[in-house]
Amino acid sequence: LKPKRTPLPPGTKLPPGPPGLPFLGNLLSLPLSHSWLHFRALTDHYGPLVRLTIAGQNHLLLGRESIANDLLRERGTIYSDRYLAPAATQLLCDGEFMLFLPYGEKWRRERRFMHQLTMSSVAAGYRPEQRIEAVRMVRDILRTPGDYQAILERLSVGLGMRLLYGQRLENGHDEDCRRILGIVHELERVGSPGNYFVDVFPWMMGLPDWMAPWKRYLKEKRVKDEEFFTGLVERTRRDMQAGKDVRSFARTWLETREKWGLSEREAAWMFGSVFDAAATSTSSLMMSFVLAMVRNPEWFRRLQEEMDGVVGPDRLPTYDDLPQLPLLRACIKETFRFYPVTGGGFPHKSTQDDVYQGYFIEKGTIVHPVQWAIHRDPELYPDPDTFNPRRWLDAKYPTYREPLTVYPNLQSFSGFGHGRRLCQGMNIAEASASLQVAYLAWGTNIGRKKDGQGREIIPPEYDFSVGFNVAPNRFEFDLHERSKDRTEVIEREYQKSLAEDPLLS
Ligand code: HEM
Repeated sequence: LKPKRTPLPPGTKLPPGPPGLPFLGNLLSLPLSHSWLHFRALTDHYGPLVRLTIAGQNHLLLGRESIANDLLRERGTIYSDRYLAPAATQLLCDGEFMLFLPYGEKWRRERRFMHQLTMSSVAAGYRPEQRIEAVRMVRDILRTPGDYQAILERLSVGLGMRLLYGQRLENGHDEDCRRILGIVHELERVGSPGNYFVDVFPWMMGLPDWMAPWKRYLKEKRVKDEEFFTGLVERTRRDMQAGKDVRSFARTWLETREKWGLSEREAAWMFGSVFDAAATSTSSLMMSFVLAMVRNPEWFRRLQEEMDGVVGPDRLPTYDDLPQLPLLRACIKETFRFYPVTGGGFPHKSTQDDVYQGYFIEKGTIVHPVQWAIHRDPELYPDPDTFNPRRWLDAKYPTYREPLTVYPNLQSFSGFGHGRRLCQGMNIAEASASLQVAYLAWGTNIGRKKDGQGREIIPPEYDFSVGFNVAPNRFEFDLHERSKDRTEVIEREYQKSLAEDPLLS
């Protein structure tokens, strides 16, 4: 427990940070949820590099994008490891969860396999699947707007099922959907700091199971999760054996497995981890988009004007329209900035002593690119607490880039992380979100609900779920069709998509 006292190299100092207690360090000052709000207050106060110690473990908060890129990207050889919190990574996932894999050979093998299926040139090939799921979303949300959370979850999970396993998801309430969402939420709960003492006091891993019921629970849960992940790959295998001609990531692996050096179990966990990473993240972004539009209705109106000018009333927007829709892309990017899905950033761990800007960063430090702070850096984002898509479209802002047929886009945006562990689903997520927002703007009116006295209900700015990937808690809003004709176009496109869906033929 005693903080290690590595002597500082000459001419260096430790990054600044709040004083801590003996042994516990800053542990007691950490909030149990939404720690990034507290972290931003610290980076505002101490500057963009803040050092914390938690029960002897060094942590470094990064509050500026350029610093996150300097360390996590430019010095990626020494800042790409992960912190192995015992409860989540070892007990619940047995060291198999891809996002938690140490920076080493196994991670490289899995990353290489995933790269051939997610790099931008290949990701563009998933548009038919993205279209099928997005048409269904807009059709369903018009019919039952009150069910918007399950519809958006089904959309994210459904796309994951399709791409990863070649399986169709019927609806957001069905068993596969609830099962993967349950796995995601439980991993979030177990992995959140403060929920398991063993994460702070790793010696507790040595306790026998009979003295530690939490160990038994986590191991049993892992066995069930693993059965689910293995069963999904098994379904793909059975479909192949039955002669179904449906592409999927799992099928690619089954057909070329000798090239990748991954065992059956490793592959099942790799797909399960990616499913987990994809299952809620895009739907979180979409829920945040709706929230941002309800709170800032003038931007939704402008977005619809842009859409109507480019697409008109007679057809749904397509991917080919996106270069002509810079405001649409700006609204998505501003939503992602304002409401980062991973507010605290996904931590990396350093594997060597380092010196940066005169500060000593000890080997084994857990480095947090705090997205909430990075996305509210006033130098890069003037007036950072205002939702303002114009910052991506007007040359007077530092984030403006030309040409507007290409920018703004989400390529390597800090919301997807940094360096060698950058999100591999970035291209897929960007394409999904763009089409989904385009369909919503084209086919629906989103606005504020009125209460019994006719007053508009404005949802709170930040009432979000707990965990490391977060989404707005359920909020009130109004969603209805833009016109009967547009709804008919959507219904027609939906029927067409059913006829074209390879999973239904
Ligand atoms: C809006 C949607 C998404 C967001 C906000 C998001 C965010 C992130 C973040 C912050 C990381 C950690 C990066 C780092 O450590 O520096 C990550 C990693 C990852 N994401 Fe995503 N993600 C999204 C969608 C997806 C999708 C759709 C997939 C799969 C198709 C995916 C697959 C992955 C994988 C495989 C990693 C692991 C990288 C590694 O540890 O090497 N993500 N994502």
